[in-house]
Amino acid sequence: MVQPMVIASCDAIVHNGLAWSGGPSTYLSAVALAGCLPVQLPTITTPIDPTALLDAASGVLLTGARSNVHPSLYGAAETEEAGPFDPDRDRTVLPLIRAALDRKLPLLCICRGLQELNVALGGTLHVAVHEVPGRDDHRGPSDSDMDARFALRHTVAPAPGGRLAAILGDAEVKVNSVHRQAIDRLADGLEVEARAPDGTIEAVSVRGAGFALGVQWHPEYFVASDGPSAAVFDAFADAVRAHARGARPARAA
Ligand SMILES: N[C@@H](CCC(=O)NCCCC(=O)O)C(=O)O
Repeated sequence: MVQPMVIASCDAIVHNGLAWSGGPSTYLSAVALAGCLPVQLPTITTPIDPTALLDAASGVLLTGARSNVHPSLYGAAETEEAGPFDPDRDRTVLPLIRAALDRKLPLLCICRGLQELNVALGGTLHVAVHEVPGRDDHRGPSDSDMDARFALRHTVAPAPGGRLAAILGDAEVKVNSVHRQAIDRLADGLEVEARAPDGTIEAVSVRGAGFALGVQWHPEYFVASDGPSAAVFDAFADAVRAHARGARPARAA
């Protein structure tokens, strides 16, 4: 079978004084390792219509990023603390999420991606989850050693009988943690699939959809060496292959 295509989101990046579109290749490699063809949808200022790519693709991956979803998109005021922002990515990705769900394309949303999914469906975010009483610090060490930054640091507990538990089992798994924001009000239409020990929402799925999963951690980083990380990408790739074969799940109301 020809490798099915997975659309991956991009960040707007400034490099050598020029505007670039791109993202870490760890996400692309994880898609490739799972047997699919990653293709990036650029984040640029000029409006683009992704329909041709959506028609050809069998899945969508929303990558993580250091930037944050702009607070105006979930009804909050812009503050310096809420940044940095990537308005071109917001403008590209939020409609992409809705289009992917309308088309029943398998959707995997990682870190910023999970936050984008929540905002796209009407939810809100904590700007700094470590400042919320009772919550832990979910930021990774500001280390130039990326293995240290992305080290597995805390557990998450899959919701019993849920869609993530169907992939990982009911037992707690250890995950990495490289975020300062988190879901505050869960969007209607999302189900909580896992929480951290401090109650922070760590995984969600779209109610009634086929494969539409968001995780607040980074399974792409240790996909070659960590069983639960590989299991998330394998489950996504299985859904992508099923979509490519024409086995489309019906979306319940
Ligand atoms: N910026 C948001 C989203 C978190 C996220 O996607 N982190 C990936 C960053 C990778 C890195 O820092 O190297 C937040 O902080 O909540």
